[in-house]
Amino acid sequence: MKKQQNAIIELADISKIYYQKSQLFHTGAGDVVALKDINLTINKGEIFGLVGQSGSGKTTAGRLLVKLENPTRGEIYLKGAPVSGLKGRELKEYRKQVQMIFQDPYQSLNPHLSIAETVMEPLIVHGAGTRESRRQKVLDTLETTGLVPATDFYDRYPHRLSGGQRQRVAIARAIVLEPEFIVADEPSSMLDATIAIQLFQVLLNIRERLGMTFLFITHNLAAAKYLCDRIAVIQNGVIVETGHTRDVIDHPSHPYTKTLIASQPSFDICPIL
Ligand SMILES: Nc1ncnc2c1ncn2[C@@H]1O[C@H](COP(=O)(O)OP(=O)(O)OP(=O)(O)O)[C@@H](O)[C@H]1O
Repeated sequence: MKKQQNAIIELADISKIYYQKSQLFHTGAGDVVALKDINLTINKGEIFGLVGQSGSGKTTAGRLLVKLENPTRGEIYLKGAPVSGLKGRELKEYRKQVQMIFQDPYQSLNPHLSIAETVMEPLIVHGAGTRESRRQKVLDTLETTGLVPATDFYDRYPHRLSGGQRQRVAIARAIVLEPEFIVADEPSSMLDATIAIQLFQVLLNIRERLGMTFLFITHNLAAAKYLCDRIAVIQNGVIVETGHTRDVIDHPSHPYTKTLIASQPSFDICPIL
């Protein structure tokens, strides 16, 4: 496969099968093909949307990208380098470069860690900075995510924050190491529309200021329309359509994309619901 110059992440012929392990003799019954022959290239500075209904394989793609799981077939490349065989220090470096923001900010934050501890933890794990510089880095990162004044949030615990504020903390934790690439898995699905738009502004601001690249996973085409430069539409683990967001939404070519658009009745009335 020819590597594209501007590519940060490439998925080449990626398949993921969840095998049904409980059978004595493996018959294939019950196996789930979560992703089938996925090919995607995400370029530097892009916000790329992966859009599909529940169970279509979106989260599986995200989990493969951050190496929470391995593909059954195919290869993932970070800036042209294959990631399947990474171990030890190289794997640690990959984990520094590729971060994930999860759907549920109530579950993704450890309730026993303060906001400062939550955001500082990746810096400590990766041995970045000194004690004093880490404190300043955490404060700066909280500010970048709009948690201002940052000193007001520094020593608080997650239970004293709203859902939107928690998700900002999760974003701060994901960006504090200045990764190349972030997987944002339905980060706004637990938030109401106004808060979701504020969160999208934070992501756009991070892209603008820090040049980071995002995979934005969503079932919501309107959210993708607001945020994404390009999207891929996924159905039952297969990508059925890819293109610039406006082109795909205004001129969908695949019946599934048309169904997705039709199934969101408020699509034209409210840009985000
Ligand atoms: N650990 C697992 N073991 C077996 N099957 C799994 C596992 N994880 C996911 N699946 C299956 O793989 C398919 C894709 O799931 P995935 O979570 O990636 O979809 P999704 O598009 O993210 O859905 P949602 O929007 O509901 O999170 C589904 O059929 C799901 O049941």
